[in-house]
Amino acid sequence: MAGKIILYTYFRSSCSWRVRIALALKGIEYESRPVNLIKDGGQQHAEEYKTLNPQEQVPTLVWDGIPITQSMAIMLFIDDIKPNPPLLPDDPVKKAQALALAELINSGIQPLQNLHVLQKVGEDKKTEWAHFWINKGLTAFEKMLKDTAGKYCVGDSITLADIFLVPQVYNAHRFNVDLTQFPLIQKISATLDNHEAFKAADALVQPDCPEDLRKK
Ligand SMILES: N[C@@H](CCC(=O)N[C@@H](CS)C(=O)NCC(=O)O)C(=O)O
Repeated sequence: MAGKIILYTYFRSSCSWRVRIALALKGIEYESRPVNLIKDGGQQHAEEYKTLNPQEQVPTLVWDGIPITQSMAIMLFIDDIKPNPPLLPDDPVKKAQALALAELINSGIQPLQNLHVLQKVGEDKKTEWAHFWINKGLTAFEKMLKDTAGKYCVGDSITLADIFLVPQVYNAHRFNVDLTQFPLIQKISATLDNHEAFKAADALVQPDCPEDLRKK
């Protein structure tokens, strides 16, 4: 696996967080370049960054000068260039289940509570809005876990489903979603929180995490 890797990331961005987990699980070294989504009206809108990511979002991974956007595409790329440990099961049914759970978050929750969507919804309504969509999405996720879960979301190996889950649980806390309704999500995310790769990728230990939020 040749190639220098640069990751454009923001500590609290769930999509960047996913990629950080995948890189940590694979033991891949990378250079982290913070893009502050709030400061200066949002550094994701800077002209220079837009050439890397026309959607003006993080993450972007640059591999040997080639920019790759979309966290799902980035993680599948990482899985291709360093197949071990795999991010998806070999078994076709389990693989489909892991992707279905990941997509539930990727297309069914996160885009609805993304920063620019909340800005459009407005300051007074944004918490109620985000709470509604996260609660609805995680209710479905919990139901699906009843058929798929073992130690992790799908059986006993870490998959993309787990990688998508942990940052989404952080956002659930931010928007006051009551996680006691979701015992499987709570149990699995507590297990994942103790995993070294997940600890290293945590928002609150990133170099760009402000001091007052930093995990001590
Ligand atoms: N589908 C994209 C979504 C990326 C995305 O929504 N990124 C968020 C942070 S998690 C962002 O950059 N938001 C900036 C904004 O809304 O202005 C992916 O998975 O990479």
